[in-house]
Amino acid sequence: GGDSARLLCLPVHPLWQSPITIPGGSRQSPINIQWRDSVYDPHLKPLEIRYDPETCLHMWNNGYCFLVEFEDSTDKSYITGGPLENNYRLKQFHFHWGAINEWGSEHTVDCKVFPAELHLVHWNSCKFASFEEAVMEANGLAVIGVFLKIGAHHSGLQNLVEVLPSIKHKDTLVEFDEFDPSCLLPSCPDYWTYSGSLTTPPLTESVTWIIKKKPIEVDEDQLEMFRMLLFNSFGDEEQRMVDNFRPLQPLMGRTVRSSFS
Ligand SMILES: CCCCNCc1ccc(S(N)(=O)=O)cc1
Ligand SMILES: [Zn+2]
Repeated sequence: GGDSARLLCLPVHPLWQSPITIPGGSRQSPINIQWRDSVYDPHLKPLEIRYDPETCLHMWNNGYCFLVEFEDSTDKSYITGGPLENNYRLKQFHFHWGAINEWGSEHTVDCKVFPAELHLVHWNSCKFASFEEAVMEANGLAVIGVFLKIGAHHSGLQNLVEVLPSIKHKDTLVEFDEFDPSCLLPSCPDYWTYSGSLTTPPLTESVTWIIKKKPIEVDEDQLEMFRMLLFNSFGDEEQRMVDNFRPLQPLMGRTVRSSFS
């Protein structure tokens, strides 16, 4: 954590000066998913994903990653089914990635690290009035995680990649519409699910994680475009936006369920 790094005189990225696990944190994310320890749950339903491209608002650089945000005043874009008891409305999606293709994802599978990971963030619109409220509550959020691997060019992702130069610096924003994030999901329905947390502050333990078994493929040039983004504001010293992932957190006795046997 931050303390050990400081002892070793290693730089601690500003984001990690907060405690690595929040006091009493028993369900922190990300985790390593040990395939053989996951438990097939035949009662898990298929995940239902309904996204309306018209709800897409804008893309912006928040100084930690880039995110695409959605209009979430009605239930136009939502998920339900799977491990979920209610409808969860799409709020935003973003990625985590590394400086090189050898690392970058937050979750790992049998300790395998992927070059990047997509997070589609949804909030429980049956129980809470807003995303900000749901962030603080157990069962408030559902995040779909999708691994990215280097391979074929991804034509849907290219629509995002083309716009990245216009949000190079922290706190820059660009209009972005008519994008259907379903194009970023693998066709295979299989997933793992477990109870966890946000992987950035406030690190609240409010997330039902749904991690897709199959990765999507993107090409080297597309991932390299993520790495041209900057953590810093315009005019400040250039710091490439890379390695924006949290270290693995202890499982603390949690069971990871699989939707497939
Ligand atoms: C109250 C404002 C919170 C903004 N940030 C939320 C947030 C943080 C991390 C993740 S993640 N990386 O666990 O999917 C999603 C959403
Ligand atoms: Zn994330």
